[in-house]
Amino acid sequence: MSISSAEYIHQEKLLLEQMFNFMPIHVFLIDDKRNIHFCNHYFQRCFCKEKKFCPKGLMGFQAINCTATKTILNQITATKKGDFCLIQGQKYLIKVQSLEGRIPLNMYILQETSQLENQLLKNSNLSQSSHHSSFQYPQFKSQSPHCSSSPPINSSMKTKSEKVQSIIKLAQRVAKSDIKILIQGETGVGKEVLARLIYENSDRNKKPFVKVNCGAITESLLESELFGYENGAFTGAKKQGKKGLFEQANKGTLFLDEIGELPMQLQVKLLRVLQENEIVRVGGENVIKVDVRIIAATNRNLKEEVDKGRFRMDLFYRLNVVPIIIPPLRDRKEDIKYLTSIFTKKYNSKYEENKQITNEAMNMLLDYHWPGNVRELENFIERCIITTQNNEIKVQHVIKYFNEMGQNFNSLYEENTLKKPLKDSLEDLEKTILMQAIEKYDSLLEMSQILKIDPTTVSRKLKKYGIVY
Ligand SMILES: Nc1ncnc2c1ncn2[C@@H]1O[C@H](COP(=O)(O)OP(=O)(O)OP(=O)(O)O)[C@@H](O)[C@H]1O
Repeated sequence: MSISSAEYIHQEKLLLEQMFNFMPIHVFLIDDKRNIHFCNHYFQRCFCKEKKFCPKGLMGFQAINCTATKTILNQITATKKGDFCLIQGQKYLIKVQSLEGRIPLNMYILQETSQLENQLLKNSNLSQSSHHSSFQYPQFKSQSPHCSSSPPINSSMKTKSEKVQSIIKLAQRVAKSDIKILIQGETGVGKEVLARLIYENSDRNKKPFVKVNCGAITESLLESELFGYENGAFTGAKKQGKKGLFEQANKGTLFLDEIGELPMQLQVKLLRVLQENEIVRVGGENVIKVDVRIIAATNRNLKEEVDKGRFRMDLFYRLNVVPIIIPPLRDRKEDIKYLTSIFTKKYNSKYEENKQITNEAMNMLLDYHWPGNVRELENFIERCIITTQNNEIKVQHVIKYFNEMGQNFNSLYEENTLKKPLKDSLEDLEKTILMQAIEKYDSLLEMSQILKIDPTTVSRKLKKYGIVY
């Protein structure tokens, strides 16, 4: 008995539906107006609050081209409410034949999301989230309202920045699971502070937190540090052998700092540990089981390192299940102000002083680009508290510091000079010269004599540029 082509399509459709419904991954199809045309059972169970958003069947479509484009999704996006969701999987652009003709649909297949979500749902009351910039999931439905209720710990990471507050929320939320986290950001932004915050909020917080800087020691030393060695593995090795950091961190957390510096050979070894949860000591044969939560950090762009062939892609994806990027201090001006006040209090109390920063000096700090980020700001404040002679941290002190740091003010402006009116650039230059002169000369009179301008003009210009002498 022959079957009609319509029936054939119908059967094919049913088969596909069953297949998708059987799989423990999220599959859904949306058009460019964000209408959902199909979602499998797994997706419905996890995300659909209202049935009307979730058509069950493939609705008479016949896929005619399933391979057009494939995009790998691997990102965390914040919702407006500060919630987070991880997108990890693939997006396919497919063309389907419907009664109205061919229409393009995006098919999402998200595997890792479910892993993250399940772990998150176990531990937090994540109830709502959104995803990719171009796509909004239906409402998240929490399957596990029995959340752990211990209040999140945030003893160390101070911030007024909404971005960083969202990062902290995310960190607290993922802390309870063993999901791997890769923290990226410039030096001194607080990657280690965040790693410790995750550890403190985790169930492993009674066990060790072990940190290793993968860029600080030679490859062979790092290998034996990480994996340990057996009796007599190399000249100079301890007789009785030595436990490596993986073993020392057993049941706890291992923080792999500067992971971007990890030599290729060790990348292979690390990948194996992450896959098998076991290590073999250098010079040894016994396989040792380890139970370690990994948090990695880097101030390089690790994806770029992957693209350049310097970092293994498989390891990158293993480590980067939850990517977190901490923004540099210059991009969170509110933190420059807030952290300045925190560090001022801290060091006033430490050195029994009572010093304050003037508004003009504060404005200069807000304009500075802080290459060393929070670490640099903290060091700067500590030094000012110790070295300034009266109770005010003034413009001169800031300028002195900038000059010592080799901060040529011109370089602050260079980048923008060609993008703005000449008059503005000349004013910038004039301001720069006046700032340097303030630092160099002891009085307004001396400045005016050297610069060959009237003292009242010097004073007026200083006021104009917000540099109060
Ligand atoms: N939000 C913050 N609140 C308070 N202190 C902070 C904050 N961020 C960073 N710090 C302080 O700044 C210093 C640098 O922080 P941390 O070591 O975490 O930076 P990092 O990004 O890991 O740097 P690196 O890449 O150089 O290792 C530390 O002394 C830390 O206490």
